[in-house]
Amino acid sequence: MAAAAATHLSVRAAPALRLRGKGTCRLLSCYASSSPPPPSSGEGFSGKVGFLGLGIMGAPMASNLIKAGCDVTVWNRTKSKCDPLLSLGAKYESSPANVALSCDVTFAMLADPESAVEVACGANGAAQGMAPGKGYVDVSTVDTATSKLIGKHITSTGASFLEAPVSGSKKPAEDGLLIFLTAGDDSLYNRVAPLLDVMGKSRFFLGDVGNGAAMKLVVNMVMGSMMVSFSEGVLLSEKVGLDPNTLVEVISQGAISAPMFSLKGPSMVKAAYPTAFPLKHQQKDLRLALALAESVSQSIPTVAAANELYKVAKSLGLADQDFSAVIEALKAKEQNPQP
Ligand SMILES: NC(=O)C1=CN([C@@H]2O[C@H](COP(=O)(O)OP(=O)(O)OC[C@H]3O[C@@H](n4cnc5c(N)ncnc54)[C@H](OP(=O)(O)O)[C@@H]3O)[C@@H](O)[C@H]2O)C=CC1
Ligand SMILES: O=CC(=O)O
Repeated sequence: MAAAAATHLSVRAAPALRLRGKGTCRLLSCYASSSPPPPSSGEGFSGKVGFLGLGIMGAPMASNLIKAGCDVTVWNRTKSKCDPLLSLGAKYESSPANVALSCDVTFAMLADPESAVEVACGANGAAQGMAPGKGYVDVSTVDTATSKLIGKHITSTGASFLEAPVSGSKKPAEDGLLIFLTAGDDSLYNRVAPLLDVMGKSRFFLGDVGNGAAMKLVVNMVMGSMMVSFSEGVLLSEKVGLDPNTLVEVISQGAISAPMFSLKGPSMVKAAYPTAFPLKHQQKDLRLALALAESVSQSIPTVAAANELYKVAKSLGLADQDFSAVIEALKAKEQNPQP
């Protein structure tokens, strides 16, 4: 039996008080837990912070670091997405390697395993700018093998590596209320803790590289299946003549209440899917969770069935819509039942 991963949890019990400092990030925070020890007043991160990948999640995360007074340098494949961050005071470098070269710690928030590897390990990738004393924190959702591969490239330069995928979507990213699922170098974890606390409400340290990625995939496979089950309920309620808005209200008051249902239910009833978590990323996470389960011969048939629906939704052109658009795959199945 595999040994249980080391777990340290720190929860931000009260909103962090963020102070602007010149060239440094000064943070005063309150914590509910003493493990790891909370930063004391005035203690924080001093150094330059890089941020690679300014999509739905990366942009607000980097923005919160800048607003907290951090000295942030950004890069994104599509350069125009850097502009709002530059307006807030960020610096720009023309490649991931140059960001890593000019910063003490570099964060990466990329779409999938392929892009995470390319940005970290490819030509002009972050690894080329890494050196002893620097740190790389990958907050993208990837599989364990990818995270280990990136970690190997980074640490071969003498730098430190932490995987730190996040739970929480666009709004929690904007509000600095993400949940970090970290693993890897514990001294880098402690070093960047004040930065994680700017962007998130809690952080878990889960031991060796791979455990953070695995935890994130398990959480997201539950989420993806829940969304399919909820979609089926919405459609069935309509079909038997119930008001699906009432269903959303009933669910919100009971034991299966979830912020996700209350947040997305009303727009799903109107067939509107404003993107917070792109459907293509949810399907990627189910695909990676299925591979994780396969690696330990674990059967996850509900997730396998949910994954098929997300694939149908992608084939309907819904990849960039919110993942709640998976309900459209069920509607399409009803219109074109398979023999
Ligand atoms: N949205 C959400 O609710 C959440 C998402 N996540 C995870 O966070 C990660 C990012 O998600 P999100 O911000 O929503 O995704 P987006 O699709 O909005 O952003 C993806 C980012 O990856 C970049 N990128 C994609 N391919 C490449 C490539 N080949 N080379 C370089 N850069 C590339 C994009 O650059 P460009 O702008 O040029 O396209 C963009 O910066 C994903 O792993 C996702 O699963 C985790 C928690 C919540
Ligand atoms: O990965 C998505 C999320 O909402 O968390």
